[in-house]
Amino acid sequence: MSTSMNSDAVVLTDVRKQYGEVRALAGISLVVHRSEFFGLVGPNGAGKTTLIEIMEGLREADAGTVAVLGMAPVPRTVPLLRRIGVQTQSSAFFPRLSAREHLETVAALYGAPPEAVDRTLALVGLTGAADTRVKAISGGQRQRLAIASALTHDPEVLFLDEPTASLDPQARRELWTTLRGLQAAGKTIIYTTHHLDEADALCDRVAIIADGAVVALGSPRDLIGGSALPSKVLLAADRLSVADALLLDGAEDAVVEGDSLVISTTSGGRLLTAVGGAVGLDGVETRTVTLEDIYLELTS
Ligand SMILES: Nc1ncnc2c1ncn2[C@@H]1O[C@H](COP(=O)(O)OP(=O)(O)OP(=O)(O)O)[C@@H](O)[C@H]1O
Repeated sequence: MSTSMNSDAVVLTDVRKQYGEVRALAGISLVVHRSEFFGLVGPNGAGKTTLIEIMEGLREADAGTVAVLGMAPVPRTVPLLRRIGVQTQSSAFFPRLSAREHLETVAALYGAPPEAVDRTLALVGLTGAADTRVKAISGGQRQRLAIASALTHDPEVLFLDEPTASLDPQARRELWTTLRGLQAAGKTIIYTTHHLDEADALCDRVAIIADGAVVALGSPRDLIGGSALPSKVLLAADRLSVADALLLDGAEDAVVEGDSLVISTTSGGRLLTAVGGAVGLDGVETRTVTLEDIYLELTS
């Protein structure tokens, strides 16, 4: 057992979990490095929450080994609990208290010093709402308070299960800034999301989970770069017929979607040259492969 500063944040080896007949995790092995922003993505029921709860020590794996900061999360021990932060659900709030009073209570439960409260409010961008009652704060502020509740004891590893679920786009982007700030402060962040654009924007590495197994693992850039999926060239449908598009050098498929002709290719340069030669490039758009395309290919 090691608690050295250099140990990885999380090491999972062949982790399995079964709920009765349901096989939730079919043997997951992965390593999360220190200070890494690590995303778990996958369809509903893929096993993400089960996996994160096993790392948190809330559930026990049936088989395999789990090490968080070099320690086993089960049985739960104070030395490890002091070093990890687990996002609470907003139902765990004290609604009649102000955001600051709520955090003061949480900090006291953790034995964190009083000055941790203002530091944490600032870290998650809640200083301005500190005196607002919990029941009156916005959805975005509520999520930030949930994250703040996991942070008063200044943990090294932070577990967040869908922290941006049910937020509007503006609040979601604001929370991204908060999460980036936490990573800049040196935290290791392990989180789940259904937003692939978000995983792409925030994560150093992403594990795509399907049916309880890791089906892809890497940085968004590497996953996208290593994909053989086609990119797309779009132009107004009245400028070129599907039949003529299919004759272009590099064209692999062509369909009309709405008022656009969408041509698929794995040779974007050749196709663009051919489109330019046929109808000119004015108004032509390109859509490169996204993490969401890869996700859908692997999980559908
Ligand atoms: N306590 C439980 N008892 C029985 N089955 C469970 C339990 N928790 C989860 N499951 C089942 O285990 C599988 C994995 O569920 P889990 O919640 O880990 O997936 P998930 O990827 O987090 O899904 P979602 O994206 O919907 O949150 C599912 O089939 C789910 O129904």
